[in-house]
Amino acid sequence: MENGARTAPPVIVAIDGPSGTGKSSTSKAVAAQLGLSYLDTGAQYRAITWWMVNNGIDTTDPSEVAAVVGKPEIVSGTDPSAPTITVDGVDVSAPIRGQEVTSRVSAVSAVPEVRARITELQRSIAAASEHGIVVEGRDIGTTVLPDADLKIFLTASPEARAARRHGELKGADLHTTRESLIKRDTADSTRKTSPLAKAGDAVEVDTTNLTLQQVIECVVTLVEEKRAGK
Ligand SMILES: Nc1ncnc2c1ncn2[C@@H]1O[C@H](COP(=O)(O)OP(=O)(O)O)[C@@H](O)[C@H]1O
Ligand SMILES: Nc1ccn([C@@H]2O[C@H](COP(=O)(O)OP(=O)(O)O)[C@@H](O)[C@H]2O)c(=O)n1
Repeated sequence: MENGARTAPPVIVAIDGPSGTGKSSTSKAVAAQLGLSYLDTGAQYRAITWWMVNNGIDTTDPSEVAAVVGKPEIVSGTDPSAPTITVDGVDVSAPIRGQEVTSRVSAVSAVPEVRARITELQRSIAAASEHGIVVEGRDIGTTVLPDADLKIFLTASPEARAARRHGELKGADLHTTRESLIKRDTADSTRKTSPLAKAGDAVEVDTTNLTLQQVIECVVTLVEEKRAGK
Protein backbone atom coordinates (compact mmCIF):
# COMPACT_ATOMS: atom_id res chain seq x y z
CA MET A 1 0.00 0.00 0.00
CA GLU A 2 1.47 3.36 -1.03
CA ASN A 3 0.99 6.43 1.19
CA GLY A 4 -2.07 4.78 2.73
CA ALA A 5 -3.93 5.52 -0.52
CA ARG A 6 -6.22 2.52 -0.20
CA THR A 7 -9.02 3.32 2.21
CA ALA A 8 -10.43 -0.16 2.71
CA PRO A 9 -8.97 -3.69 2.52
CA PRO A 10 -10.58 -6.13 0.04
CA VAL A 11 -13.86 -7.50 1.29
CA ILE A 12 -15.44 -10.82 0.32
CA VAL A 13 -19.24 -10.96 0.45
CA ALA A 14 -21.17 -14.21 -0.07
CA ILE A 15 -24.86 -13.97 -1.00
CA ASP A 16 -26.81 -17.23 -1.15
CA GLY A 17 -30.46 -18.20 -1.40
CA PRO A 18 -33.03 -19.86 -3.62
CA SER A 19 -34.25 -18.62 -6.99
CA GLY A 20 -36.01 -15.26 -7.16
CA THR A 21 -34.95 -13.98 -3.76
CA GLY A 22 -33.05 -11.10 -5.40
CA LYS A 23 -29.47 -12.40 -5.25
CA SER A 24 -28.38 -11.16 -8.70
CA SER A 25 -30.03 -7.74 -8.56
CA THR A 26 -28.85 -7.12 -5.01
CA SER A 27 -25.30 -8.40 -5.57
CA LYS A 28 -24.76 -6.34 -8.73
CA ALA A 29 -26.04 -3.15 -7.10
CA VAL A 30 -24.07 -3.63 -3.88
CA ALA A 31 -20.87 -4.39 -5.80
CA ALA A 32 -21.35 -1.34 -8.06
CA GLN A 33 -22.06 0.94 -5.11
CA LEU A 34 -19.03 -0.25 -3.13
CA GLY A 35 -16.57 -0.56 -6.04
CA LEU A 36 -16.32 -4.36 -5.75
CA SER A 37 -16.25 -7.09 -8.40
CA TYR A 38 -19.30 -9.30 -8.91
CA LEU A 39 -19.60 -13.03 -9.68
CA ASP A 40 -22.82 -14.81 -10.70
CA THR A 41 -22.00 -18.46 -9.97
CA GLY A 42 -25.39 -19.63 -11.25
CA ALA A 43 -24.37 -18.32 -14.68
CA GLN A 44 -21.30 -20.59 -14.57
CA TYR A 45 -23.43 -23.68 -13.82
CA ARG A 46 -25.82 -22.59 -16.55
CA ALA A 47 -22.89 -22.12 -18.97
CA ILE A 48 -21.48 -25.62 -18.43
CA THR A 49 -25.03 -27.01 -18.79
CA TRP A 50 -25.44 -25.08 -22.06
CA TRP A 51 -22.23 -26.65 -23.37
CA MET A 52 -23.44 -30.15 -22.38
CA VAL A 53 -26.77 -29.63 -24.17
CA ASN A 54 -25.03 -28.20 -27.24
CA ASN A 55 -22.66 -31.15 -27.41
CA GLY A 56 -25.32 -33.84 -27.11
CA ILE A 57 -24.32 -34.97 -23.61
CA ASP A 58 -27.03 -36.88 -21.72
CA THR A 59 -27.40 -34.52 -18.74
CA THR A 60 -29.36 -37.17 -16.80
CA ASP A 61 -26.27 -39.42 -16.79
CA PRO A 62 -23.78 -38.20 -14.12
CA SER A 63 -20.92 -40.35 -15.46
CA GLU A 64 -21.34 -38.95 -18.98
CA VAL A 65 -21.38 -35.40 -17.55
CA ALA A 66 -18.34 -36.09 -15.33
CA ALA A 67 -16.33 -37.49 -18.25
CA VAL A 68 -16.41 -34.19 -20.20
CA VAL A 69 -16.40 -31.68 -17.36
CA GLY A 70 -12.92 -30.34 -18.17
CA LYS A 71 -13.64 -29.64 -21.86
CA PRO A 72 -15.42 -26.27 -21.99
CA GLU A 73 -13.53 -23.10 -21.10
CA ILE A 74 -15.80 -20.89 -19.02
CA VAL A 75 -14.87 -17.24 -18.48
CA SER A 76 -16.78 -14.82 -16.25
CA GLY A 77 -16.40 -11.05 -16.53
CA THR A 78 -16.81 -9.53 -13.06
CA ASP A 79 -17.66 -5.87 -13.72
CA PRO A 80 -21.03 -5.43 -11.91
CA SER A 81 -22.20 -2.86 -14.47
CA ALA A 82 -21.60 -5.29 -17.36
CA PRO A 83 -21.11 -8.90 -16.21
CA THR A 84 -20.25 -11.35 -19.00
CA ILE A 85 -20.09 -15.12 -19.45
CA THR A 86 -18.46 -16.97 -22.34
CA VAL A 87 -17.94 -20.63 -23.22
CA ASP A 88 -14.97 -21.28 -25.51
CA GLY A 89 -15.07 -17.61 -26.42
CA VAL A 90 -18.79 -17.56 -27.28
CA ASP A 91 -21.07 -15.10 -25.45
CA VAL A 92 -23.75 -17.32 -23.87
CA SER A 93 -25.42 -14.74 -21.63
CA ALA A 94 -28.74 -15.04 -23.50
CA PRO A 95 -29.05 -18.80 -24.23
CA ILE A 96 -28.14 -19.83 -20.67
CA ARG A 97 -31.43 -18.23 -19.48
CA GLY A 98 -33.56 -20.40 -21.78
CA GLN A 99 -35.97 -23.11 -20.66
CA GLU A 100 -33.81 -26.01 -21.87
CA VAL A 101 -30.83 -24.98 -19.70
CA THR A 102 -33.03 -23.99 -16.74
CA SER A 103 -34.70 -27.41 -16.69
CA ARG A 104 -31.34 -29.27 -16.80
CA VAL A 105 -29.02 -27.14 -14.68
CA SER A 106 -29.89 -28.72 -11.30
CA ALA A 107 -28.97 -32.20 -12.55
CA VAL A 108 -25.67 -31.01 -14.04
CA SER A 109 -24.74 -28.94 -10.99
CA ALA A 110 -25.37 -31.92 -8.68
CA VAL A 111 -22.50 -33.88 -10.28
CA PRO A 112 -19.51 -33.72 -7.86
CA GLU A 113 -16.94 -33.36 -10.66
CA VAL A 114 -18.84 -30.34 -12.02
CA ARG A 115 -18.93 -28.73 -8.58
CA ALA A 116 -15.21 -29.38 -8.00
CA ARG A 117 -14.27 -27.71 -11.29
CA ILE A 118 -16.58 -24.71 -10.93
CA THR A 119 -15.72 -24.21 -7.24
CA GLU A 120 -12.02 -24.02 -8.10
CA LEU A 121 -12.77 -21.45 -10.79
CA GLN A 122 -14.84 -19.39 -8.33
CA ARG A 123 -12.11 -19.41 -5.69
CA SER A 124 -9.49 -18.25 -8.18
CA ILE A 125 -11.72 -15.40 -9.37
CA ALA A 126 -12.39 -14.30 -5.79
CA ALA A 127 -8.70 -14.47 -4.90
CA ALA A 128 -7.82 -12.30 -7.92
CA SER A 129 -10.29 -9.51 -7.11
CA GLU A 130 -8.36 -6.38 -6.26
CA HIS A 131 -10.86 -4.53 -4.07
CA GLY A 132 -13.01 -7.48 -3.08
CA ILE A 133 -16.01 -9.21 -4.59
CA VAL A 134 -19.67 -10.03 -4.11
CA VAL A 135 -20.22 -13.68 -5.03
CA GLU A 136 -23.78 -14.96 -5.31
CA GLY A 137 -25.02 -18.54 -5.52
CA ARG A 138 -26.24 -21.45 -3.41
CA ASP A 139 -23.15 -22.74 -1.56
CA ILE A 140 -20.84 -19.74 -1.42
CA GLY A 141 -21.01 -19.18 2.35
CA THR A 142 -20.98 -22.90 3.18
CA THR A 143 -18.45 -24.34 0.74
CA VAL A 144 -16.85 -22.03 -1.82
CA LEU A 145 -15.78 -19.16 0.47
CA PRO A 146 -16.34 -20.31 4.06
CA ASP A 147 -14.04 -17.51 5.29
CA ALA A 148 -16.02 -14.73 3.56
CA ASP A 149 -16.08 -11.46 5.54
CA LEU A 150 -19.85 -11.29 5.31
CA LYS A 151 -22.43 -13.96 4.48
CA ILE A 152 -26.01 -13.13 3.56
CA PHE A 153 -28.80 -15.65 3.02
CA LEU A 154 -31.75 -14.18 1.13
CA THR A 155 -35.21 -15.74 1.40
CA ALA A 156 -38.71 -14.86 0.17
CA SER A 157 -42.04 -16.68 0.02
CA PRO A 158 -42.53 -19.00 -2.97
CA GLU A 159 -45.42 -16.74 -4.09
CA ALA A 160 -43.23 -13.61 -4.12
CA ARG A 161 -40.39 -15.43 -5.89
CA ALA A 162 -42.69 -16.92 -8.54
CA ALA A 163 -44.32 -13.53 -9.15
CA ARG A 164 -40.87 -11.93 -9.61
CA ARG A 165 -39.69 -14.61 -12.05
CA HIS A 166 -43.06 -14.51 -13.83
CA GLY A 167 -42.54 -10.78 -14.40
CA GLU A 168 -39.35 -11.59 -16.33
CA LEU A 169 -40.55 -14.54 -18.42
CA LYS A 170 -42.79 -13.60 -21.29
CA GLY A 171 -45.46 -16.18 -22.10
CA ALA A 172 -45.04 -18.46 -19.06
CA ASP A 173 -48.00 -18.89 -16.70
CA LEU A 174 -47.60 -18.14 -12.99
CA HIS A 175 -48.54 -21.63 -11.77
CA THR A 176 -45.97 -23.35 -14.05
CA THR A 177 -43.30 -20.84 -13.05
CA ARG A 178 -44.01 -21.48 -9.34
CA GLU A 179 -43.95 -25.27 -9.77
CA SER A 180 -40.67 -25.34 -11.73
CA LEU A 181 -39.03 -22.96 -9.26
CA ILE A 182 -40.03 -25.17 -6.30
CA LYS A 183 -38.83 -28.28 -8.14
CA ARG A 184 -35.42 -26.69 -8.75
CA ASP A 185 -35.15 -25.50 -5.11
CA THR A 186 -35.90 -29.03 -3.90
CA ALA A 187 -33.28 -30.56 -6.21
CA ASP A 188 -30.69 -27.93 -5.21
CA SER A 189 -31.42 -28.31 -1.46
CA THR A 190 -31.39 -32.11 -1.34
CA ARG A 191 -28.35 -32.97 -3.50
CA LYS A 192 -25.47 -34.67 -1.69
CA THR A 193 -22.62 -32.34 -2.72
CA SER A 194 -22.79 -28.82 -1.26
CA PRO A 195 -26.55 -28.29 -1.35
CA LEU A 196 -28.30 -24.91 -1.16
CA ALA A 197 -28.03 -24.10 2.55
CA LYS A 198 -27.68 -21.19 4.95
CA ALA A 199 -24.25 -21.04 6.59
CA GLY A 200 -24.39 -21.00 10.37
CA ASP A 201 -22.83 -17.52 10.46
CA ALA A 202 -24.93 -16.02 7.63
CA VAL A 203 -27.33 -13.10 8.17
CA GLU A 204 -30.78 -14.09 6.91
CA VAL A 205 -32.79 -11.38 5.13
CA ASP A 206 -36.43 -12.15 4.23
CA THR A 207 -37.10 -10.03 1.14
CA THR A 208 -40.79 -10.93 0.72
CA ASN A 209 -42.04 -7.53 1.85
CA LEU A 210 -38.96 -5.44 1.05
CA THR A 211 -38.33 -3.46 -2.12
CA LEU A 212 -35.15 -4.22 -4.02
CA GLN A 213 -33.82 -0.83 -2.91
CA GLN A 214 -34.42 -1.71 0.75
CA VAL A 215 -32.56 -5.02 0.36
CA ILE A 216 -29.63 -3.26 -1.33
CA GLU A 217 -29.45 -0.66 1.47
CA CYS A 218 -29.60 -3.39 4.11
CA VAL A 219 -26.67 -5.31 2.56
CA VAL A 220 -24.59 -2.15 1.94
CA THR A 221 -25.07 -1.23 5.61
CA LEU A 222 -23.98 -4.72 6.72
CA VAL A 223 -20.83 -4.52 4.55
CA GLU A 224 -20.00 -1.04 5.87
CA GLU A 225 -20.49 -2.22 9.46
CA LYS A 226 -18.15 -5.14 8.82
CA ARG A 227 -15.54 -2.82 7.34
CA ALA A 228 -15.84 -0.53 10.34
CA GLY A 229 -15.20 -3.55 12.55
CA LYS A 230 -18.59 -3.43 14.29
N1 LIG B 1 -37.14 -7.16 -3.11
C1 LIG B 1 -37.64 -7.27 -4.35
N2 LIG B 1 -38.90 -6.85 -4.60
C2 LIG B 1 -39.43 -6.97 -5.84
N3 LIG B 1 -38.79 -7.49 -6.91
C3 LIG B 1 -37.53 -7.91 -6.71
C4 LIG B 1 -36.90 -7.82 -5.43
N4 LIG B 1 -35.64 -8.32 -5.55
C5 LIG B 1 -35.51 -8.72 -6.84
N5 LIG B 1 -36.64 -8.44 -7.53
C6 LIG B 1 -36.89 -8.77 -8.95
O1 LIG B 1 -37.11 -10.17 -9.01
C7 LIG B 1 -36.51 -10.73 -10.16
C8 LIG B 1 -35.54 -11.84 -9.75
O2 LIG B 1 -34.44 -11.23 -9.06
P1 LIG B 1 -32.98 -11.82 -9.13
O3 LIG B 1 -32.07 -10.80 -8.56
O4 LIG B 1 -32.69 -12.33 -10.51
O5 LIG B 1 -33.12 -13.08 -8.14
P2 LIG B 1 -32.18 -14.35 -7.94
O6 LIG B 1 -30.83 -13.97 -8.45
O7 LIG B 1 -32.20 -14.63 -6.48
O8 LIG B 1 -32.82 -15.45 -8.73
C9 LIG B 1 -35.85 -9.56 -10.91
O9 LIG B 1 -36.74 -9.15 -11.93
C10 LIG B 1 -35.70 -8.49 -9.84
O10 LIG B 1 -35.76 -7.19 -10.39
N1 LIG C 1 -23.48 -21.70 -6.30
C1 LIG C 1 -24.39 -22.26 -7.10
C2 LIG C 1 -25.13 -21.47 -8.00
C3 LIG C 1 -26.04 -22.08 -8.83
N2 LIG C 1 -26.18 -23.43 -8.78
C4 LIG C 1 -27.06 -24.15 -9.72
O1 LIG C 1 -27.33 -23.34 -10.85
C5 LIG C 1 -28.72 -23.17 -11.02
C6 LIG C 1 -28.99 -21.82 -11.64
O2 LIG C 1 -28.62 -20.81 -10.71
P1 LIG C 1 -29.11 -19.32 -10.90
O3 LIG C 1 -28.54 -18.54 -9.77
O4 LIG C 1 -28.83 -18.85 -12.28
O5 LIG C 1 -30.67 -19.50 -10.74
P2 LIG C 1 -31.79 -18.38 -10.69
O6 LIG C 1 -31.53 -17.58 -9.45
O7 LIG C 1 -31.66 -17.59 -11.95
O8 LIG C 1 -33.06 -19.14 -10.61
C7 LIG C 1 -29.33 -23.43 -9.65
O9 LIG C 1 -30.69 -23.85 -9.73
C8 LIG C 1 -28.41 -24.52 -9.12
O10 LIG C 1 -28.77 -25.79 -9.63
C9 LIG C 1 -25.48 -24.17 -7.87
O11 LIG C 1 -25.65 -25.39 -7.82
N3 LIG C 1 -24.59 -23.57 -7.04
